[in-house]
Parts: sequence; structure tokens; C-alpha cells
Amino acid sequence: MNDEGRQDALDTSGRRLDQIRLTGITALGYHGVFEHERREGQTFVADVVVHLDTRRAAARDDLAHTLNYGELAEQVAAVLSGEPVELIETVAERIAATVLASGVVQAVDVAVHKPNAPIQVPFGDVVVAIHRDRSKLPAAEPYVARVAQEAQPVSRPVPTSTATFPVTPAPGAPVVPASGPAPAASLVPSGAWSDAVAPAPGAFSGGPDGPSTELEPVPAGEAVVVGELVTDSLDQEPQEPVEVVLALGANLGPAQDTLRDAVTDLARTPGVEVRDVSALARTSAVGGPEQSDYLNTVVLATTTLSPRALLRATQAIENAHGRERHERWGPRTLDIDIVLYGSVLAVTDDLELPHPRAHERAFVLQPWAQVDPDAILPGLGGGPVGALAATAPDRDGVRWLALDWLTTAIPAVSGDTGAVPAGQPGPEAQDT
Ligand SMILES: Nc1ncnc2c1ncn2[C@@H]1O[C@H](COP(=O)(O)OP(=O)(O)OP(=O)(O)O)[C@@H](O)[C@H]1O
Ligand SMILES: Nc1nc2c(c(=O)[nH]1)N=C(CO)CN2
Repeated sequence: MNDEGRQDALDTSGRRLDQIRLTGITALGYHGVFEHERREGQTFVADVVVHLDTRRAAARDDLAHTLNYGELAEQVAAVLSGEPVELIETVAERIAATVLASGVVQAVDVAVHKPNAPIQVPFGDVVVAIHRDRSKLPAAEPYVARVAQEAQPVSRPVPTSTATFPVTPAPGAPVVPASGPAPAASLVPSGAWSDAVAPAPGAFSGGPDGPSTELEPVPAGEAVVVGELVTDSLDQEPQEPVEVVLALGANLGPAQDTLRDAVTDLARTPGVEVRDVSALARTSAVGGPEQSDYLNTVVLATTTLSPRALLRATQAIENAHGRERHERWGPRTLDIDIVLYGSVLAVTDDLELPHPRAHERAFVLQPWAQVDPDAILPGLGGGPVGALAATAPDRDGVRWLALDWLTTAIPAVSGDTGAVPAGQPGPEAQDT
């Protein structure tokens, strides 16, 4: 909380986000529990604080990279005067959902005031104030004004991508040249790979003929723009479940328990199905300050979430386990990296696929090779995972792999940090 009682929102690196504040948006609305409130209406007032990174907009002096406060005011007023509901809590959720529908917004504070509420004692104001972000999503759908619905959605997403992204267009999907109109949400067709993004060979052990990632087809009749910045396809849900590889690590607190709970959390995440979990590796820390050993594991899963929704889900699990970001590669209660998302290769500000350092990390490659001996890592520096593990610079730092760690406490993993004397294997551990 800051001095004014508002909550500061942080970016994924733990830094305070910028804010756009809009206060005193006023409209006549018909919300309320009582019949006379529904009939006569009354004044509702909203204050909104939008948390986002405004640097890109400022650097380019371009409204397309931030939230237009004029549109924001209209959207909020449309919710206030829109479809009546009983509770101002619901009104606040609707406003939050509508604001968060913009891809540039990371979090939002909403306060809804009802200064003339039917309260039978003298009072100044009654306010419901909420904070919502991408890990605590609003309990409402974004609001779309009825009249505007056909012509233009009120909550039009703002393009956020920094790199094009490979998409296999559906057979017969229309592709128009760069001069075509830019829709709010469209896909970049294959054949227009940028330097940063290229098609990858099959992921998992499927090799080149393995599963490929098919994202949503371009709806018939919808235009596609080549080369322009468009809504990022990393936000698009796949048509079919996609195989993903997640690397988990922990070296603060009860690391074995945390990793086991994190696997359970992943398995409970809607849209994620855990298929297999590797042995637990005890590894010496790579990079960063001097710190205790890590416990590492690799989870094979399938997902129907978009790449970025999966990132949000894994970050929410990290946060739920007390993840704090102080210094690069510093000690942590829990880290979950997305090593692979199907055959997708992408480089954007917030998500890189495959994980850019997976190919050189024995603490990822060894447990991965244990659970999937035929696995192939696509992309730059990629190759058979077992071979990469054998030559990775930190290979000697992998001390042991414990097989039954999900169901059995590993006696060698003791104390708060999970640290054990160097080289000491657990009872059902394999020396590496
Ligand atoms: N494939 C990926 N998986 C997870 N995070 C990613 C990925 N690609 C990019 N990121 C971004 O990396 C940022 C930093 O993540 P994190 O703090 O976990 O890094 P780290 O674990 O300290 O370092 P490293 O990325 O080397 O493992 C995240 O906020 C996320 O947006
Ligand atoms: N052994 C080990 N070293 C690390 C790890 C990790 O999980 N295990 N994670 C890091 C940043 O993600 C940096 N260094």
C-alpha cells in the first residue's frame, strides 16, 4: 500500500508499475437491491487507477501502446449507466474486467461510490474498492455496451506484441497483404517469419514429425496483416492441447514440499494436464550470488492455455509460494520456467520460447532426459536433451536424482533450505 491507501502493482521483475489515474467518473445508473433504485436510478461515481508500463508509449509518443484515458472514461461510464445489477461490488468487477481486457494493463484499482445509497443514517459516502490483476482476475466478463457491440467492442484490445509469431493458418484461411486494414486481433501467417521467430522442429520426442502447435485459425473473412505489429499470438489459445515442458527449481524454505505442492498446483490449474514428473535433482546453484543448492524437477504436461496464459498461471503459482524477486538468479522459494510450448519459437518482451537458457542448463536437461530419454530441444543450441545434458557446463553440479520424491520424503533433503552435504545421495537416489 502507498501513502494514499492504494496498492502499488509490480511488474514480473518486482518493480513498481506506472499508473494512469482517472477519478470522479460520474453517471446515472440503476443498480441496487431495492425496486425504487431500479426505477428511479441514482448517481454512481468511479475512480480507476490503471497499472501499466508507459515507457513504450512514451518512447514512441504513440497512443497505441498505452490506454487512451478518454476511451477509459467512456468505458467506465458505460458500465455505471449500463445493465443494472444489485451490487456495486458487481459494478466494480465489471469495470475491472473491462479495463483488464486491454493487453497493456497489468492491474487495476477500482472504487465505486454510491453517495446517495439508501442508508437510513447520515453518511458521507459508501465505496467498494477492489484491486485486480492477471493473477487475481475479475469475477465478471468485460462489459460491452449494447449499442456499440456490433460496430466496435468497447473493450478493444490494444496491440502489445514485439515480435511476430508463427501460426499455421487454417486451410483456406484468408491472407491479405500488408496494406490491408489492421484488425484489433489478428494472426501473422506462416511464411512471414521474423528474425526473432521461426518454425521449430517437433518438440518432445516426436522429432520433426512430432506434434506441431496449431493456434486458432484465422476466422473466415477476418483480415490478416503481414509485418505490422498486431495483437500478439502468444495470447491465443491453441485448437488442441499442446505439449509443454516446465522446469521447476527451489532453494529457499522447504524446497521438496514446495516443489511437490507446485506440481499439485499445476495439476489443478484449469487447462493444464500434468502427464509426467521427473526425478528430483539436487544441483549446485548456477549464476547469481553464492547460495545454497537447488532442488530441480521437470514436469511434462499438456495445455489448452495460450502461451502467455500459461506464463501467468506459472507465475501465480510462484507468487503463491512466496516468490520474491530481488536480484537476478538470486535464491528463490519457487521458480517455474516454460522450457517448451509445443513447437513454438518466439521472442517477445515477456516470453521467450523455448526458454533461452534451457539448452545449457544441466539442472533442467538431466531431469528432463530422465523422464523423457528421447526428448529433443528445438531451436538455437538445441538437440537431443540427453546429449546436451552430458556436455552442459554445469553437469558436475548435478549431485543426484531421487526417483520417488513425490511420495517419499528424501531424508537427505533436510532443514529449511533442503541442503545436504555435497555428494550425499538419498536412499532411492541414482548417482548421476
Ligand atoms: N520461457 C519462459 N519461462 C518463464 N519466464 C520467461 C520465459 N521467457 C521469458 N520469461 C520472462 O522472464 C522473466 C524473469 O523470470 P524469472 O524471474 O523467473 O527469471 P529467472 O528464473 O531468475 O532467470 P532465468 O530466466 O534465467 O531462469 C519473467 O518475468 C518472464 O516474463
Ligand atoms: N542449480 C540451479 N541453479 C539455478 C537455477 C536452478 O533452478 N537450479 N535457477 C536459476 C534461475 O532460474 C539460476 N540458477
